Amino acid sequence: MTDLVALDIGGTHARFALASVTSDGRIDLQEPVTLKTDDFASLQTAWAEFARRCDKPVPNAAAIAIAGPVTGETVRMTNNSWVLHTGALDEQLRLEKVTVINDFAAVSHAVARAPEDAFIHLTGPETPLPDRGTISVIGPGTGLGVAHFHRFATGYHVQATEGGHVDFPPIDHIDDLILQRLRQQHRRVSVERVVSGPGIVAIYEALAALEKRAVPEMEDRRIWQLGIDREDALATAAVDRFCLSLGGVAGDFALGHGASAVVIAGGLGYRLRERLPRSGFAGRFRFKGRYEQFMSSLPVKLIVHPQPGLFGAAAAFAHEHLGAA
Ligand SMILES: Nc1ncnc2c1ncn2[C@@H]1O[C@H](COP(=O)(O)OP(=O)(O)OP(=O)(O)O)[C@@H](O)[C@H]1O
Repeated sequence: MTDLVALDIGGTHARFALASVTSDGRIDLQEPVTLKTDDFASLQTAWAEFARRCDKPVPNAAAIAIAGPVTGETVRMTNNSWVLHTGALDEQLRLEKVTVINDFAAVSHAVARAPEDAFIHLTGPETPLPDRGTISVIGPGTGLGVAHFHRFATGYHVQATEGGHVDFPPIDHIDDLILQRLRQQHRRVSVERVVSGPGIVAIYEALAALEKRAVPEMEDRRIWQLGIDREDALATAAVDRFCLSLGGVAGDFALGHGASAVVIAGGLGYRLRERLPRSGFAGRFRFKGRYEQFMSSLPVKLIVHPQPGLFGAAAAFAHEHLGAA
């Protein structure tokens, strides 16, 4: 067994948790400590604060998930002043062993390792995730995370992607309107301009324009809250439309990845856990012309693990350092 610190560094928060992993892939994760990245000048000072809050010395091993490309180069976090040199985190934090991984690749490790009761069923056959073949993992949050992993007889392999940056694919006249409006701001409209937390603003404003309604400017979080709680008809319609687009995009990635199952993750996947099964998500997921029947054969699930980033980072550490399959 190895003790380590699991760490998930997002745009707004850094989450730390003590964890232990074994070579047969068992992961024990303790209650996380969440710090606002803005409150700390650097990762080192946030790490020192976490160490101060622990009631025992922190382990000298870490699994670090980062919302950004992990290339061994310097990453400047977009929403705070942290500068991470992903190839030198062991030196910066005085660690003997470290795994550094893209945060959405970590989520894919979590999907690969999570027990069956960490998933709820969304559409397709109500079977467990297949033990062979490719599984697509799609997670809307601040952006749109896309990855996939391939299961084979002796283990699995995770592949991170930049799928959030593929072109937005309009299907109907409302999508056309959303695209047309976004084109006035961006030369090229990527899918995460629509299928992500901030994307709800573009959807909401396009629906208002369709109805020729003047609406006050609203922040994404407010629209989400009004729409999820069904407190405002237009915000509710925007959330329903988001579910539809998420279904279409998840289906596209499943086709593109050659997947035999799909898992929805991300902060918004979790917030929409009750809404997605009762939305147009499944219809749009299947709506792929001659592949409609094929799409109906794919199980689609939502991961409801409370800390997939931390759990997945620890799993990636076990994979890299302990040879866990
Ligand atoms: N109650 C809420 N609080 C925060 N964000 C919300 C809420 N409801 C909806 N959202 C949307 O979810 C997005 C954040 O997604 P998520 O919670 O997955 O964050 P993240 O990408 O993991 O980043 P971080 O962990 O750094 O906060 C926001 O951009 C916002 O549009």
